[in-house]
Amino acid sequence: MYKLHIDKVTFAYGSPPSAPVLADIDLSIGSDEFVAVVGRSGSGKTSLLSLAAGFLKPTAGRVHIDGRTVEGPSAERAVVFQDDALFPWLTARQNVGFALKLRGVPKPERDRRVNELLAHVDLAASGDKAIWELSGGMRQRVGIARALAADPEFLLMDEPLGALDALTRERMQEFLLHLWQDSGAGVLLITHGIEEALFLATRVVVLAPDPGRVVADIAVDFGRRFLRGDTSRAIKSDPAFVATRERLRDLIELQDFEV
Ligand SMILES: Nc1ncnc2c1ncn2[C@@H]1O[C@H](COP(=O)(O)OP(=O)(O)OP(=O)(O)O)[C@@H](O)[C@H]1O
Repeated sequence: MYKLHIDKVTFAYGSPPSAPVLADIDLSIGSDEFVAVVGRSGSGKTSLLSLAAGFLKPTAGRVHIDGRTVEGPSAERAVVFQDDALFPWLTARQNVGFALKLRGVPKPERDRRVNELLAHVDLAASGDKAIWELSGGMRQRVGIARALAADPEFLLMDEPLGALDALTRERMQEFLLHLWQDSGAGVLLITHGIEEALFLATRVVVLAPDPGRVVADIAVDFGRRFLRGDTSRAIKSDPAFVATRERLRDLIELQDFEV
């Protein structure tokens, strides 16, 4: 099991650095965990994910995986954004295989791996469709399959379901849980959806703003219950789920009075 550790990290944009947007963040994510980060707009969620991805460097502290310092982006940490920039002129299959092609993976092996990945995201029958022929949920699954092509240890996702309608979003949440279980990758998910965080994650982390800091780190098991066979409707109406959701909402809304 790998551990991605955001180790006492403070981060400020600019040079010279302006006021920190994240202060003394200590957060570790195991490769068997699904960690969701919630918090008000501007609390530093995307900055946190960018530090884990290696797009940004800490102003103080260190990001490391099992002691190895993260120096930049790497295939072991795949990133999925809300508006994943797929190549619109390529098919789903070509988008998923693009990075493998760049890496010089021979065509027969590439085809085998791409077919596997398309099946993994329930797109086996749509691989030859152009991106513009796919629905929003299907496109997002192409983006996720492309991220999985590198066999990452960690999947870092920033609002991956944010642009989807409510019903598709619910179906994609269930899909993400199966994907997490099957891929064996640790997940760091940034979301504005409190209910989504609670349903999917094994831990929900709440950030407070100015500067961004962790104010709660709550272990939950609703997603695991779904994977064991409970329906998402039953889970989301369970009094324990509703009570935790309200507690999280309070934690986020109470921050309004602090600033
Ligand atoms: N490239 C940048 N340069 C300077 N400041 C930035 C930059 N990106 C973000 N910030 C600032 O850093 C703070 C945290 O932003 P960040 O996007 O990480 O928050 P967030 O919680 O993801 O917000 P949202 O929920 O609105 O996406 C904000 O005050 C923002 O204005």
